[in-house]
Amino acid sequence: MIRLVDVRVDVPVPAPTGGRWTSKTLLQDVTCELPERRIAFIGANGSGKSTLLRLLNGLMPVTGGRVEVDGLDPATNGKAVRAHVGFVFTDPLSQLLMPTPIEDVELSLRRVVPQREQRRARALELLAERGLDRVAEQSIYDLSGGERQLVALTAVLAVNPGILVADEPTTLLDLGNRLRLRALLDALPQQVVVSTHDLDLAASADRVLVVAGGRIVADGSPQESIVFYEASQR
Ligand SMILES: Nc1ncnc2c1ncn2[C@@H]1O[C@H](COP(=O)(O)OP(=O)(O)OP(=O)(O)O)[C@@H](O)[C@H]1O
Repeated sequence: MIRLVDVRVDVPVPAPTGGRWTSKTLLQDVTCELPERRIAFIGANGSGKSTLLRLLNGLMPVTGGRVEVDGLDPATNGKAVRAHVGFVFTDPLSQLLMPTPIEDVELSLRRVVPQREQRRARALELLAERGLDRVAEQSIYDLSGGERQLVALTAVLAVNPGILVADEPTTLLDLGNRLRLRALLDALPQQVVVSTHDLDLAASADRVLVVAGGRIVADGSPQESIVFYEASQR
């Protein structure tokens, strides 16, 4: 289970007057236990959603409080946490390291499929499951944003992580792919945590938390939290 206890995150930023550094609080008083299978964080731009997700695989250290992910502490056991938590970034280019989709999925599979030809066949199979086999050997840079987002997701899911964390996974997707992604996430056996501006995606979660100004300001069923969030934005 994911557990956050009294989490605070401060980062150093240049002082507005210049010369000295000061600190900016990105998250504060964040306490929650997340046993549900489908969790969504929603909130305005800059509210702290991505920062919160980045805590879950140790990409963002806490300044105060504690994070626990299925019994692992990202602060002291970052490597094990990153092996357990598959993380999909908002910008797929920040995580697609190889020139083509097939090579990227193969890279991801290196840990679990040692034999090269089997790895290539498995990578192609996984891409085909997402309708991406026709672009498997195309340059990553010649893919559409949505195709890249799906390739990144395929590479992360290839190793069957214990938890999937996805930061705005539908931003670049068209309606058809958004619907397919929702169905895909829904069918996954593992826990899925997303941050999203896509309220339809949030509505399909078991629990939705609203983030504002670095705090959790609402936490409940999708309907309750979305109504709260919409009212707060008027
Ligand atoms: N390393 C950092 N140094 C300084 N400020 C940061 C850093 N990381 C994030 N921030 C700031 O923290 C705030 C929260 O950022 P975060 O990316 O978590 O927001 P978000 O809710 O995911 O926003 P969006 O919906 O726009 O993606 C923003 O004001 C951002 O500029």
